[in-house]
Amino acid sequence: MSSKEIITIMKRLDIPVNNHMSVMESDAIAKVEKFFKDIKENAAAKQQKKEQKGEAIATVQNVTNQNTSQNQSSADKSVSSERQQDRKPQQASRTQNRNSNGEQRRDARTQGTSQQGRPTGQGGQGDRSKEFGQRRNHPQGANQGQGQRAQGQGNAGQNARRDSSRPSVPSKPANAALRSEEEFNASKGKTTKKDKANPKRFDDNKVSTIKGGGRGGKNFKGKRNQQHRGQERREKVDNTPKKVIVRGTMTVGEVAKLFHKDASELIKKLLMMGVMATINQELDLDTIQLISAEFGIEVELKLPVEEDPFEMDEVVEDPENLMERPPVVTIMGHVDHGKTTLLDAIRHTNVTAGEAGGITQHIGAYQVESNGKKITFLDTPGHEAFTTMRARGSKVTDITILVVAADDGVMPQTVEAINHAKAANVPIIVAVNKIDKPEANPDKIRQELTEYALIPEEWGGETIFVNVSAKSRTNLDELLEMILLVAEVQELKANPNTTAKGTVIEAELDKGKGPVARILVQDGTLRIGDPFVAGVFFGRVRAMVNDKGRRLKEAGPSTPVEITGLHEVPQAGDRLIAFDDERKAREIADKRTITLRESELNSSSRVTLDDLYKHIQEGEMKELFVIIKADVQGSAEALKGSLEKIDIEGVRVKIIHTGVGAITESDIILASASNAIIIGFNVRPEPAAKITADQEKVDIRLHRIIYNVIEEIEQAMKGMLDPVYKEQVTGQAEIRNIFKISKIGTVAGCMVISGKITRNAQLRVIRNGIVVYEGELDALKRFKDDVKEVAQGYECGISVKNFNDLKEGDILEAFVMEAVER
Ligand SMILES: Nc1nc2c(ncn2[C@@H]2O[C@H](COP(=O)(O)OP(=O)(O)OP(=O)(O)O)[C@@H](O)[C@H]2O)c(=O)[nH]1
Repeated sequence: MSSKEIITIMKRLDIPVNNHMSVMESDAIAKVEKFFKDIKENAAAKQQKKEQKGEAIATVQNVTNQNTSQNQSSADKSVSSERQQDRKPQQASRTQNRNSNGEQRRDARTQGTSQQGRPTGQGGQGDRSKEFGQRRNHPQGANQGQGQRAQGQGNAGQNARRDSSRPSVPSKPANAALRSEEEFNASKGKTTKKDKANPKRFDDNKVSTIKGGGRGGKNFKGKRNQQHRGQERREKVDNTPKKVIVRGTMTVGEVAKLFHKDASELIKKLLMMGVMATINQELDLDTIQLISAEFGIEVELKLPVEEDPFEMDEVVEDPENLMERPPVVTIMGHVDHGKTTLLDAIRHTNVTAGEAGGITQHIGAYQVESNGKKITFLDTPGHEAFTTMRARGSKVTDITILVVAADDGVMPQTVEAINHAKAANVPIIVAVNKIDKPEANPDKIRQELTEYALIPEEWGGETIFVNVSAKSRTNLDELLEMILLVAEVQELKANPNTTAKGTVIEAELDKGKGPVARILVQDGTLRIGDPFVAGVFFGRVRAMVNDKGRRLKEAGPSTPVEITGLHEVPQAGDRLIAFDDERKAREIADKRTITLRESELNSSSRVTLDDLYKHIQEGEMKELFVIIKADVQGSAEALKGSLEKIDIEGVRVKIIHTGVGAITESDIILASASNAIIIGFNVRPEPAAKITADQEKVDIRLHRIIYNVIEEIEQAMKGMLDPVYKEQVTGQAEIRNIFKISKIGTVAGCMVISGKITRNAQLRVIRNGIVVYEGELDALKRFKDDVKEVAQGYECGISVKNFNDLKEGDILEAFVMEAVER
């Protein structure tokens, strides 16, 4: 029964009750049970009267015998304990499940609930007469239904009275009233035959009683409707489809139709899954898949792939539609050579006409004007943004300015920047900075850069060099002119009269505005209200602000803008595409989410030495890109020379970058963007680089002997790479103190900073990212005791076998060699 009905009864009996959560004391329970009992006795008395009048139908007797035992047990046990109720719904449904005839089950349920509703006395007159009609036909079933309700204490008396005229049955365990059909039939083999003679009626009643036991079940509420619909339901077949095709997001109503279900049924299921939905609410593909699983329906996703602009090759625009667009420029260079100062200087001296006085807004990029033409500068100094974007497959930069300080010279990061630009095929303009300094020597810079194939035009080469001073703002105009010149040569064009395409430069969750994306429109025009997909997320342009803080209604090619209207934060480097049709944008976002998830599941296609041979075999590779980091320039050069000589069946090694020092995050990003592997020669990756390498799945190979590097690469190219053992770093400890102990040697007082150091590990000594020694651990102590291992966060004493040149700040890295399966 519903709690509401119980409450109504309680109120009628003047039992104080507040709501369905109120506790019922035992005397209240007794009162309610008595109430039921009285009603049932009345009903039974009336029925008996009618029976005596000879209204009973002949078949009654057959069924009566069968059900007697069950009734008896209900009578015995239904009064036993309130607590038994807890088990009943479960048992009842189990029993119900065993009924193989679904039609009968539904039918029976209808009857069961109708009978169950009776004691409240709320049923209409028509219902009552119907019930009595049923009872006349199947009196036992009706009683049984009542008996199974725990409150049906009245049954005891009722049934006992009736049973007195029938053969007595031994009492059954407490839940006997809920025994399954099989059990029941087994114990009454004889009656099963009779049952067959009149199977439907018997089943109807029996299951109805079982269902009655499962009161409080889902269908209880609709009992009155079911009562009326009982007859129709008998004919209804289960037409739930086995499989459906889903072509995009749908509303609850649409899904219900597709599933041949009532929307209310779907809403109920969704609620149980924790999704509050109305009939018109749109369900995303994930939810549709989940809910279909609930109904046991298979879903085939058929999303219109052919129209996904993310997947399509760049459309070759009709040249007539193309118009010149501003170049997009990034600035790169070594630390302190003046990148930021140069960006600021350009920004403040060349504000776009008509925008002077605007409030500078950080939107990741800005536009300046020179000779009436616009230039877009990406704000981020250094190459992070540039490479991150490339790693994500977007090309943003048209031209890169390489800043080199005239008082310094070509430095490691200068070289790195050159290699990044070359790998991305972006033209370089060299800005020789700080020429205001007396010690500036711009020619020396030109000279040094010739080694990296950047030969000044004035020396017969192709690279434009401009001497500038960011500080005194000298020659900035000339630099801008040169940018425009290179842009002209590149013929940078776009079609402003199409839906926008762009790239996310930065994105973040703003406390006030929600997700904001700073984007560069690269093609077409983005307008307020445009639906779009950025990365895998759907959005609709709510507001657009430019780098001067001005609100825009539209943004054309090469315009950087900050937009709001996303629901989630995309990633820098994600592509953005606007659509005419919101529904399509949503579909594509959904589809991209699924594809992304799938591609995350299938590991990345990044080249590693382990699968190099496979790539070569599949004809995918003609060159193996390699980045070399070594302890000294000499080794890097030697390695480069040797590796470049390798040529196995037409596949060659191409060194895209060499450098000295630890493997940095920037190396990993370059490797990831260019699908390269990294060789560390006597150097280790920095901790952050290690994490990024794991994320980006960049293969790092660490070696100490040149010959081994060459052999490993050759073997990998031949598909014969067979490293049986792979090194597994177990932990790192930092040396905090050094103790020189006579006879023993140097003992390092260490703190384990990651993992653990074990007694049997091999050790390498790392100083400033460079491996200075590799050998065995000699002793591992905590205070005075030898220990097997020391975990992160603990201090310990370590000595290294045959090596005493330990210094404070050195890192001791413990590793073990583990066999790897290939
Ligand atoms: N004399 C002189 N100093 C300059 C010039 N350009 C930059 N500087 C100075 O050089 C120092 C470094 O300049 P930044 O612009 O911060 O250099 P950066 O390349 O952006 O440095 P990071 O952000 O650390 O990579 C600052 O003290 C600047 O004032 C210049 O043209 N002339």
